Amino acid sequence: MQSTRKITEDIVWVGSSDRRLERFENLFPIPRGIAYNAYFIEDEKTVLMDTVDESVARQLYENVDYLLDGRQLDYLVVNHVEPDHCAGIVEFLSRFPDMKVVGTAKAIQIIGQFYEADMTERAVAVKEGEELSLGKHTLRFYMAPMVHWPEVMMTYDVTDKTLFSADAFGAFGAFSGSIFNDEIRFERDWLDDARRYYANIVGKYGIQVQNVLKKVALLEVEKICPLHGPIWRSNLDWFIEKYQAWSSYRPEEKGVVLIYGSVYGNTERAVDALAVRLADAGVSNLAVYDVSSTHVSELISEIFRCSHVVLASATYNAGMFPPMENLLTDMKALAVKNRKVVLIENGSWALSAGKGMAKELEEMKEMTVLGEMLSLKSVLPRQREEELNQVVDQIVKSLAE
Ligand SMILES: Cc1cc2nc3c(=O)[nH]c(=O)nc-3n(C[C@H](O)[C@H](O)[C@H](O)COP(=O)(O)O)c2cc1C
Repeated sequence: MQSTRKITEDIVWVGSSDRRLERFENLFPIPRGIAYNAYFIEDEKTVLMDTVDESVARQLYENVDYLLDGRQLDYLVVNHVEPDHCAGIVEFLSRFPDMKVVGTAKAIQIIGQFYEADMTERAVAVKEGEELSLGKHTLRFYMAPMVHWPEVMMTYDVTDKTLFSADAFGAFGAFSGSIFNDEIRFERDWLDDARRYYANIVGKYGIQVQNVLKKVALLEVEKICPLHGPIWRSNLDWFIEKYQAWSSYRPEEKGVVLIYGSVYGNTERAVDALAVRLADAGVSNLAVYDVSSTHVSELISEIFRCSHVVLASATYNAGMFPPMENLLTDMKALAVKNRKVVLIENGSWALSAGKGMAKELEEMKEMTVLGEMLSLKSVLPRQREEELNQVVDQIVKSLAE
């Protein structure tokens, strides 16, 4: 059975959702599932924009069969060669012997690495600004290297002013029939997963995303069709502004995320005590997380959101608490920068968690540690509670800047 939705007169969504997969890339928990988007363009020439993951490929084949209605598929445009978008390449090559595969030269090379498919005579390598006429529609290609992978490009349908944006502007989350941003409550239900997707999947490549945003700014874009998550057909500027913030590592909001690593609960209690004092001082955008029970992708996402970060760690075997070390390693790998940080360490005999956290932060760019590190010897005793108020003052002052 077909399961498609029209985007414009000639562009049809032919993707599908997977609600069984536990971890995207075998790494990121996706309790809300994931949508794999692919798009069909009906014209004098027929085109499929990308394919989908193996898990939902059957639905794609039925959708494309339905829309072709006996016609041949002329082009498969591959904007991104990651396997979750490429399960159908070999199948379509064998179904349609005259079909051409359009992508960057790098994409064609990587397809050859993943799949045993004879692409001689069938691969069309395109470069920046090149166009492909389908009849009524003209597709124009824009290179987007490292907007996740090196071979990535975006395709702009000049006729329908639609941008096929590959992994950019994507989000975790399966669809419930509604595929357009104006059919869902994006800010309430999807934004957190869009940020988590961006920060963890593309976050490292802020400069490359900025380069692409500059190109997009010159185009008249009415619709954005990403490879995952909702299709944008209204309020585009709002979402593009989110991408501007995330890709320039500008905090999306003034707020404090407090993350602790604690064995026996004393570091945790110090962080809770700090959080209530911040609330008392009028700071309303607060989020407290246990580094052990929160997936690191959520923490990274929250750090992309907030201007201020409190990191509190018990000392563990002369180092940081292991999940805290993992978080800092991830922050470094994803090129997190431009945040104000408060450090709290704890230990019962030789404290070294703070030194470890500070060293990791030094290796990141534009990270400002506020004030002196708070060093706790097992607990924060009542006579030292005043020190929490000093931390509060520092954060409040810094938030006001
Ligand atoms: C496996 C293990 C290793 C530890 N290693 C150190 C250490 O190297 N130096 C230290 O001062 N404390 C060490 N500690 C003690 C804790 O850091 C200390 O008790 C701390 O106050 C615990 O804070 P919490 O109540 O938030 O868990 C270790 C504790 C455990 C369980």
